[in-house]
Amino acid sequence: MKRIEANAKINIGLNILEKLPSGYHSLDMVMAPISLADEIEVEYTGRRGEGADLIITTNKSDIPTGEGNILYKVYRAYYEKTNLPREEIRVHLIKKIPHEAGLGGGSSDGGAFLRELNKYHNNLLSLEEMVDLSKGIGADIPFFLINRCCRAKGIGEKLEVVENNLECEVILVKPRFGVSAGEAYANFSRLKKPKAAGIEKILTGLKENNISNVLCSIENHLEQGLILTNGDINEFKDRLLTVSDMKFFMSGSGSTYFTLVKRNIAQETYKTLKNLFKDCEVYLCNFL
Ligand SMILES: C[C@](O)(CO)[C@H](O)COP(=O)(O)OP(=O)(O)OC[C@H]1O[C@@H](n2ccc(N)nc2=O)[C@H](O)[C@@H]1O
Ligand SMILES: Nc1ncnc2c1ncn2[C@@H]1O[C@H](COP(=O)(O)OP(=O)(O)OP(=O)(O)O)[C@@H](O)[C@H]1O
Repeated sequence: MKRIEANAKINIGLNILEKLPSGYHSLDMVMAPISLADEIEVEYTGRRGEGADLIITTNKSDIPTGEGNILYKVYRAYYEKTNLPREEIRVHLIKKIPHEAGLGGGSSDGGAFLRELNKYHNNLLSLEEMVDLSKGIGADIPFFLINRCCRAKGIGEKLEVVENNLECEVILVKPRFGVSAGEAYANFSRLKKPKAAGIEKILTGLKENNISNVLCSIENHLEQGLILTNGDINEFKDRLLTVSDMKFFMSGSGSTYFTLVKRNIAQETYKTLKNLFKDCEVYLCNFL
């Protein structure tokens, strides 16, 4: 049995460019891998071919363990693409990344498992082939195949690795409710004057470790759309503004908000926020 990690991500600025004929949206955003991670225990039983399948168990009862799990979708797509006889594999998924949280939890599991499967089969598929195979399963999966700080375009599959020299930690505050990516995107069309993130300024700030330039350039079109109709997000954002003078930003399609803190005050800030948000999941993470 081998154990692989599937880390989360945050979006540092997210602009939606347009709605595509496919119904998806083209994006310009920055994504960064962070240390919060799921664990996936993988065991190849040795059985292959007819009757071999993927057997999933997990520690969370509200995560599907059949064909609805992103791991299963990746497994099926991999063997269809390669025409290899299916290996029987048992996976135990230890979830630590909250779902419907804007942290890429399911997609990260899919990306980590796809990398593992391909490695087991002597890297039969190229990175481009894995991106192509996975982007339709989860638009964030291609990012996790690279798993470095990136500027992401397209629907999330056009990735350019960028430098992240920020000397700070990331504190996540995840409220009890979740948000589905589909709902967040559906709201975008209601936005009359979306406020764009300064992506170039964010990239320069990351490269030069200029935290204030990063913080003052972050916007998220998905959050702006949700604020128009999602009472939970509205309430939570107000709460963040009133109980703390820190700047919080929604990651991806939400519901998690994050703030960036200098390393020397990270622990005490984490303790303060855990106290202020007892009804939320609060995580202290570092950039990977
Ligand atoms: C919000 C982000 O997490 C930013 O990193 C991603 O864009 C969303 O990634 P994801 O949750 O893996 O998204 P998927 O599960 O592939 O898609 C869920 C739904 O989000 C919408 N969707 C997703 C990605 C995209 N570029 N445009 C979209 O419109 C589609 O309605 C899609 O049916
Ligand atoms: N391995 C998995 N981990 C988490 N959720 C999964 C998984 N497989 C399928 N799901 C289902 O997919 C839904 C979306 O999962 P999740 O939100 O973690 O994925 P994501 O789209 O990559 O992340 P997010 O949209 O939160 O950034 C979950 O609500 C769950 O029902």
